[in-house]
Amino acid sequence: MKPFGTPYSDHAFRVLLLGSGELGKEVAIELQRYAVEVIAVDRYANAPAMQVAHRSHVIDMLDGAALRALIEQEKPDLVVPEIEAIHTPTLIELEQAGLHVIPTARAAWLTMDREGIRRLAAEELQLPTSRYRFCETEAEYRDAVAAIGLPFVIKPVMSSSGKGQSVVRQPADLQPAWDYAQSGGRAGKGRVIVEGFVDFDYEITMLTVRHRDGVSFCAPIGHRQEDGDYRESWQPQPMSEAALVEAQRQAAAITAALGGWGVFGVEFFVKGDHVIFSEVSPRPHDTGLVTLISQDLSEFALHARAILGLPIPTIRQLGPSASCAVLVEGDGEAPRYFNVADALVEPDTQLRIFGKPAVKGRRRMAVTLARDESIEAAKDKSIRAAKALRVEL
Ligand SMILES: Nc1ncnc2c1ncn2[C@@H]1O[C@H](COP(=O)(O)OP(=O)(O)OP(=O)(O)O)[C@@H](O)[C@H]1O
Ligand SMILES: NCC(=O)N[C@@H]1O[C@H](COP(=O)([O-])[O-])[C@@H](O)[C@H]1O
Ligand SMILES: [Mg+2]
Repeated sequence: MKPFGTPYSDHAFRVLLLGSGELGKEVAIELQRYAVEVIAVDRYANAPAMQVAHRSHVIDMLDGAALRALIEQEKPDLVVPEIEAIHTPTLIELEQAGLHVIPTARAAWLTMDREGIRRLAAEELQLPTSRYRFCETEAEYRDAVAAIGLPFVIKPVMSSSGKGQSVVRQPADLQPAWDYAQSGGRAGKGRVIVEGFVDFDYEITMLTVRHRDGVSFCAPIGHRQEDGDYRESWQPQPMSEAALVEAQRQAAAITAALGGWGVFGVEFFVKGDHVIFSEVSPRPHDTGLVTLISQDLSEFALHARAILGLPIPTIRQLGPSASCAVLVEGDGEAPRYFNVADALVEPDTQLRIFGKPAVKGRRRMAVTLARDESIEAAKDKSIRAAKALRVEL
């Protein structure tokens, strides 16, 4: 690895962040601590990570030519994808010419599309998953529904945070779910996955770090999702020893198949001792925001260390902790945040306001964090903090 340098100089160590949301903002801050020059990129101006980066660019990251031109102009030492919706075939071509993509260009390519990662997990690695079918047309969708049965979940192959996703429980929901999947994805109309609905006791994210000295796991993170988007997460999620060992086995297998260094968020459904693989992000995970208060090294600090080739001798969990997403609904720009003091009156409470410039529909704008004697107490405290906050559009 080349030595660290000085930002804005010829020998700066340069990282290009593809995606500049709340997760990228925390990664950028961690990289800044090593004087890494951070170049933040997204589809809109003033995105959260851009506000803490050395410079930024607004491009359509799904446009291969625009992406290539930017990478050739900036000549980064590392390219760090922060979202799925990137023209990953361009990253694969550039990687062959010597570009270093985190964790690898192939991992970014396989996980940008639910089909790539699902086929790798279920068909190559034989990990247990929900039943699934991919379809392109409405006729194929009807066939898939007949094969999978009710209830099922439909998702655009390229989407995240539940965008375009529906749970279908009755025949009347079939058509609206298809229409929403066609309009709600991050890359427009097209292919969807139909997944059998998994009946689970709880679901977790297993943060898995691949770094120069091996593989480390964080304590399991439990979470509650609504409309496919996370509302609260907590750590550690109590699990049976058998389920924990099995989740770690599957997380090690899928992340080894993807390769490279960095944090991965491996999502599982758990029923009894039974562990079912759901999906994986080859980067920090939204439910892992809780690690900003629950660990000595957050998932963002861990990502920075791993991708820079630095050691991770230990990860300390600091006790029962929780995070609560602050969602804002409406239509407007430059929101204002009231009652921040009220959100922070209780001990062991923290807040991150992301600084997103606008809301159209529903958007995650902040997160509250809390630590307490028990998971329940931490959860309640983070929810109280989120409720205290008032956001005006
Ligand atoms: N097959 C399924 N059975 C039951 N619940 C499901 C299924 N698929 C998804 N869900 C629920 O919806 C949530 C979001 O699904 P998923 O993680 O696939 O969406 P996503 O858009 O990729 O979300 P993110 O990007 O936030 O991880 C899951 O965490 C789970 O609560
Ligand atoms: N589940 C994935 C996830 O949470 N991704 C995070 O949300 C941002 C997009 O937010 P936006 O839709 O508000 O622009 C992404 O940039 C990333 O930080
Ligand atoms: Mg998910």
